[in-house]
Amino acid sequence: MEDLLNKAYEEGTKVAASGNVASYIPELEKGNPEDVGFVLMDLKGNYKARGQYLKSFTLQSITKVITLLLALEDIGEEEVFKHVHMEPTGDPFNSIMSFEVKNPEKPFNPMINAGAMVVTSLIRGEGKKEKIERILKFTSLLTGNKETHYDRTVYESEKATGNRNRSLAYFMKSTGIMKGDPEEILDLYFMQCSILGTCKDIATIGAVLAANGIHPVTGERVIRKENARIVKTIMTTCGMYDASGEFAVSCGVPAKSGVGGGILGAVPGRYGIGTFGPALDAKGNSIAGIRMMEYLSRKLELSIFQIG
Ligand SMILES: NC(=O)CC[C@H](N)C(=O)O
Repeated sequence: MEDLLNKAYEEGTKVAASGNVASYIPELEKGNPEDVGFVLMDLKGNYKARGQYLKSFTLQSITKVITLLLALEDIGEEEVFKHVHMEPTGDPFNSIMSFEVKNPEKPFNPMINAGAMVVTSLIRGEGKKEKIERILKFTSLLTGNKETHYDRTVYESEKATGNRNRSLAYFMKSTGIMKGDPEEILDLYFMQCSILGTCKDIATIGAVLAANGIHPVTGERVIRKENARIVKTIMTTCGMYDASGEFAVSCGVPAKSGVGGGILGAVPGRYGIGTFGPALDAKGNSIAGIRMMEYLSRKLELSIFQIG
């Protein structure tokens, strides 16, 4: 096992240089493209790690998993999916095209920016302050990390430059898809994207999902079993943006990536995985993260499509 993990790490470091850190959020450009790390955690919380696994990074789109879980816990499956579909798009995560061309009555899925903003708007709480506090508290519950907070500089950087998200929110407001105040929802979304975490934190969330809602460290149920199932399914079909189909074939692990360089993986009944590597491919997925997940999946036979 130790050799296999060394090799996975080596594979990640080899490819890291061929990617680029995200630059459309200016603060993210400061990420070190050579950083690589991962955590493989079993369902009792025992873990193996390599590289920069304790370095914090902004979770970005990985928080879409957290807010979808919270919304499902808050208002239930039926109510959540009145406001967002569960269909993959095959389009980039911030695409606006389909909204005008297809004029949908709701965003296509909760893992693209448009769908995630709508999901965030469904979270219970009086105003922004209570909502972000609830999101942070829920993140703490899942990771077991009591220090959970968001990075103000990254938040301000995205808020100042996030015009694509602003366009999406206002477009959805214009067609009636988005209820509520777009500025407030955008602000909350930018805060949520800037939540900091480590490979260990996201591996722990992965382990919670892998164990159908039971926390690997405390042994307590933290989310409903059916919500863990729903979210793992949507991660499989939509979690890696317009590379979700390819990743399902090459790795076969329900996963969610973020442009901060993280990937959260949940191997049902077996492991939570958290990888980090800020150098991204053209679709916004961590190059090292994908390579390491694929390597681990091949060697440890993790694909959910190859059981038995
Ligand atoms: N893919 C991502 O991680 C995108 C998150 C980023 N904050 C955005 O909205 O553009």
